[in-house]
Amino acid sequence: MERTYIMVKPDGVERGLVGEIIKRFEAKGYQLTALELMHPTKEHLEEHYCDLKSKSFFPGLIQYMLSGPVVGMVWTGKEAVKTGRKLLGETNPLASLPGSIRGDFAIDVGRNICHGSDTPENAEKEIALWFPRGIKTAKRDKSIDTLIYE
Ligand SMILES: Nc1ncnc2c1ncn2[C@@H]1O[C@H](COP(=O)(O)OP(=O)(O)OP(=O)(O)O)[C@@H](O)[C@H]1O
Repeated sequence: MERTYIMVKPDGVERGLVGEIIKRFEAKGYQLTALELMHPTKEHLEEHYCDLKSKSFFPGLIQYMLSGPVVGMVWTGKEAVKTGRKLLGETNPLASLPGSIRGDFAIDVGRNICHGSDTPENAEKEIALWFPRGIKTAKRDKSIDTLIYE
């Protein structure tokens, strides 16, 4: 099954939206595979956002991401990457439809409360970056899968 890396950014954590974001992924049917409250370093964030190094907003992005703890999560399920981004909404919250997380809870692109991997390949890279010790896959009751998947 596909995995995606979803992160609640410092504004989302500070605003008490962690539970709301978890609730939406759980209600959709995705499985929570890892979760941790973290205080990433500047270097770690620069690695996560290395593709954006040349952007004018990069220093501000790093500063914002350093302003408080983040909650990193791995969610697993069919098309978790693409559908995860739909649950989050557009990068610019004002372009996000109500019903999406950013559409319901955010306004500015620089305070968009959450991150989601954009491809399955990048998801695996991000999971390795944020959970470098790996993820324990405990045995779980699979019977619920028959209620979510055909
Ligand atoms: N024009 C901008 N001004 C300020 N911050 C921006 C701007 N564009 C993007 N960002 C910030 O950089 C993050 C990464 O931008 P990117 O273009 O990779 O979008 P994304 O993949 O939708 O976002 P994310 O990786 O956070 O899920 C955005 O989520 C946002 O916080």
